[in-house]
Amino acid sequence: MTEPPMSIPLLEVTGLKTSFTTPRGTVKSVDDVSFSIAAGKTLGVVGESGSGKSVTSLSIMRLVGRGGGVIDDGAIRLNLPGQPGLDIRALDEKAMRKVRGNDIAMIFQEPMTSLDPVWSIGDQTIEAIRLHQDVSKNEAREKAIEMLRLVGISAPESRVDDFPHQLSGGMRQRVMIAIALSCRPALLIADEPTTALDVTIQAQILDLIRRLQKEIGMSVLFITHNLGVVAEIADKVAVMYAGQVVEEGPVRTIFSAPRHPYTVGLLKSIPMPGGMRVDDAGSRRLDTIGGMPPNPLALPAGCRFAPRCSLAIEDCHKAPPPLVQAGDEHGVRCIRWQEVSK
Ligand SMILES: Nc1ncnc2c1ncn2[C@@H]1O[C@H](COP(=O)(O)OP(=O)(O)OP(=O)(O)O)[C@@H](O)[C@H]1O
Repeated sequence: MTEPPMSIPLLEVTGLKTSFTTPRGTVKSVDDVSFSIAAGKTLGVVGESGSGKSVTSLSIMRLVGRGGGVIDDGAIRLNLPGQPGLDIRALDEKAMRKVRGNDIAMIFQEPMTSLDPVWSIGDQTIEAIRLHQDVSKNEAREKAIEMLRLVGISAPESRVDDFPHQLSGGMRQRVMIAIALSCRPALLIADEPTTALDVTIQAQILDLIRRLQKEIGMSVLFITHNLGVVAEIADKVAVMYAGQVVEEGPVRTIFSAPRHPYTVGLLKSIPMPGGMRVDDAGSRRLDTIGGMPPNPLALPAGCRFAPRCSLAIEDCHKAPPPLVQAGDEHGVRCIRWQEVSK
């Protein structure tokens, strides 16, 4: 077995299409999405509710089937160091379970889904640690306590023996994060993991993710509504709109020179001083993007953002814009990208 060269990304998603059949028609939740994540790097995926962020991550985990979804097309490759690349779509369920337990961990907003109610939180964390690190039971317990402390559980020495029902929702969420990170996965998929937590704990958890990333070279796919969080944690950004990536690039490029009108709108709605406007009455307000995302059952024939876009011209409504290169590693799905500025 030969180790993949450094240039091969840990995760490569190419032309991914995932749909759901509903009584009202087929919803193309993810429609030709491509991106890659290098080892040890973080890709932030941003976009409004319903843009396909979660379905993208569930597709990578091959968990869309449970919700009635089907991966219709595309390739998902996981290139673990020292191993031949894995074709995620072709794996049997047993092999896929192994990937989910060992190589890709996922943390979501809702914690109750994955904590086992009959085991203490300590035992669940210890189990995860011992599965992936060669340590004694006592050492694992110490590490579990440390991990619980790191995710902001107070008095972890005593809380370690609590059962999930003894904890609040926010606490359970933090335990889930501790367990996911204890597995030392090659890839962490974090789907809005900190949205429901207060800002101090959010910052602590982002810090913990970053630290582990350095320590074990973990790659992260970080899904969020919040571009502020992306600025803090991501190396690259993919902006999703109505099932497609409309802009992608290095985080600095996306923040300093966005080329898609939707990205510009998102940047203006970041709750930071730079994103605030002073209107005529002198009060500070956030800009929001007017209008609504399209109905996924009746997508526009042309650019999906055109109905909300102040730059849209007749051509934008005629045909879907291709993803073009606007610069080094910078892709944009807009025919007027050269006229777009912050
Ligand atoms: N089980 C399902 N059945 C039918 N449609 C679904 C299902 N799950 C997701 N969808 C549809 O797929 C599209 C993308 O949903 P997805 O959850 O990926 O969005 P999202 O960007 O993650 O949103 P949020 O930020 O609210 O989580 C939406 O139109 C959604 O209604």
